[in-house]
Amino acid sequence: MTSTTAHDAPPVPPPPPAEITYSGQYSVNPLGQVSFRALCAGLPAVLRRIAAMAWRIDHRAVLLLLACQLITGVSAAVLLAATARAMRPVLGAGAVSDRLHEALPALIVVAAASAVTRATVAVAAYAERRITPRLTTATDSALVEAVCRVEAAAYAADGFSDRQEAAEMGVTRTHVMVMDAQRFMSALIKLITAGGVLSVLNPLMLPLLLLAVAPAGIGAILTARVDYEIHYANIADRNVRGMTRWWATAPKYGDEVRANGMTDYLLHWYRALSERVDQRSLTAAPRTLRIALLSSLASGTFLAATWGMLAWLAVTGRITPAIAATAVVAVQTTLAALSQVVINGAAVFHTSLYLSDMQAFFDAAARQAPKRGPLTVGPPVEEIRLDEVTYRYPGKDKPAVDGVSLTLRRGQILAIVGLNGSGKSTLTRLITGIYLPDKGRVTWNGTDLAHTDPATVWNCTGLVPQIFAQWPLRARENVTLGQPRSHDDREVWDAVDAVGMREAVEDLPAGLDTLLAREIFGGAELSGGQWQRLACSRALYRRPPLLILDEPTSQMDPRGEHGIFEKIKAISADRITIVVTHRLENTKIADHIIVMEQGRLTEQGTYDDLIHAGGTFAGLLRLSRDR
Ligand SMILES: Nc1ncnc2c1ncn2[C@@H]1O[C@H](COP(=O)(O)OP(=O)(O)OP(=O)(O)O)[C@@H](O)[C@H]1O
Repeated sequence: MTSTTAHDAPPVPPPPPAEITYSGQYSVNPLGQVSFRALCAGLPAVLRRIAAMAWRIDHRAVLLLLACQLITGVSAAVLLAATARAMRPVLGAGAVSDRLHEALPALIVVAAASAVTRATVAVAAYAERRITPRLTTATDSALVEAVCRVEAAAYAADGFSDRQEAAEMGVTRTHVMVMDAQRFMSALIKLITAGGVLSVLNPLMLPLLLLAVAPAGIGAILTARVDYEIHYANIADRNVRGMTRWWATAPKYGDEVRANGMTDYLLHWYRALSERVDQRSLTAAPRTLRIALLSSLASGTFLAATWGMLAWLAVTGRITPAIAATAVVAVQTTLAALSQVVINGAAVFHTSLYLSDMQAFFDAAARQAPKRGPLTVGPPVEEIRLDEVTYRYPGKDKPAVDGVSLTLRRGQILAIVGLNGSGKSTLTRLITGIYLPDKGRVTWNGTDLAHTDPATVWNCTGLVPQIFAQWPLRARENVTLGQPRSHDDREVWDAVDAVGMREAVEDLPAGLDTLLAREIFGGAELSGGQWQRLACSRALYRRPPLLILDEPTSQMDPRGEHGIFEKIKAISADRITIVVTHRLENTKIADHIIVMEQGRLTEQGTYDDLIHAGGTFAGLLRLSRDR
């Protein structure tokens, strides 16, 4: 056999990934409009916010941290005062033993103050460790909850997942936030005490020292600004890269990726996105180098002036050698404290940028949380009515559902049919109150869903969506998730039997206890149709007053499909049932069929009515038989 020339041709290189920018109303970098002074002035507010967050987690640990700050300040002052007292005899005249004897009490105080400082640092670290893990967990859980609780319509809004990605960075910063804030505060207190002592020794010294450290502070904050700018520009690419990584590596999509030759393309895309992210960081490197060099130059110049002045004061006899020696210690202490203030102040500032994104996301999520009103609905659901219901997705020109009116009664089976994109799934989301209509109203037993607590609505629904989740849980939880009822497995087996899965579940290594996640050690995997049966059993197990099945049998063998529809019919008397399907033969079980076209309800009636009406339904049925 000879190979064809097509196989010898060099492979076509994959196209470059699309340039995606963080867009929409949130595309404005919040730093763009804020002045440097305003940013520094915002530091106390950030510290207050961090303190308030920590306070909610652990009062005692926060009080302990505050006590440590206070002790740090006092011991720094005591240390310097005792050093000054010890220097006088040490550097004075007389016998060495006499001088040492005279200096001893002050030296003991110096040693004690140093020991207290060390112990305080250890205790402060302990207090910080009591707060940080719980603070991170609390913030992380709050973020997950905020995303879970928003109105489903918010997901379709511009930039939602990008803003979520930005907020994740705020959660990540909570790992270091308390430590940075605590170090900043204790350095500040040390600075004030050491600076105070230095000013007493010579009033000119402190301003000079401040000038020596200020450029480093400005440099650190400018660098943090550049870092944030790069982070901001990279948000969308990082988001897409994360998704690409998941799609490329998830075993579930492995067959599709391999057999369709997607591996090279996905790897190329992943690498290209990473390189784009790196490129942005690289272009910032010269800017950060310039900032670092200029700030070091300025700092060095002022520092040289400080030491020069100290030497001049000592040499010209304007200060005694003892004072000069104390001044050296004070300068060193002040300098170290100032550097810490600058480094940790910049870190707190840096954190504040990400915290603002996180807070903005929380605020937006709170605004988008359901506030529908106090009304409730409950079983039995006798009637669901839709009056001129219209819904348009954000950013779309045309409504997905357009002026639909419909009445459903208990005991009825409704089938919804129509071409792809005609609005069938959107209609089911409106009926279940997942979305609220832009116009018109949906009522359950006469109660408008726009004013009803959605949890009470969803207690009455069971939904098998077109794309259902394959939960990496045990078989039992895959049936009972959302409705833990009893510890008795009888009802679970009833639901499993209803979809013809008993044999398959019994064949699993641990029956209902089998973990259905191939990726996890000890897990088993089901076939596509078996997963779909399990999704149906999950909805049936809920015994819901409203049962919605969106293409419930698309992956099932004919026996499975037949069994499910028999079951749906057998249990229909007690509930309202809605079936969305493209297999028109299946609509025979329905009492009423509606046909959707471009969001509108264009035909309705029984199966017999519609096949004789000569409309869209009859046309589609003819096509499905014409093979
Ligand atoms: N989350 C969404 N965000 C934006 N537009 C959406 C969203 N979901 C659906 N749409 C749009 O709404 C229209 C109706 O979609 P819908 O999923 O309701 O159709 P369908 O009749 O269920 O289609 P299919 O038969 O393919 O399942 C389509 O134009 C689709 O592009």
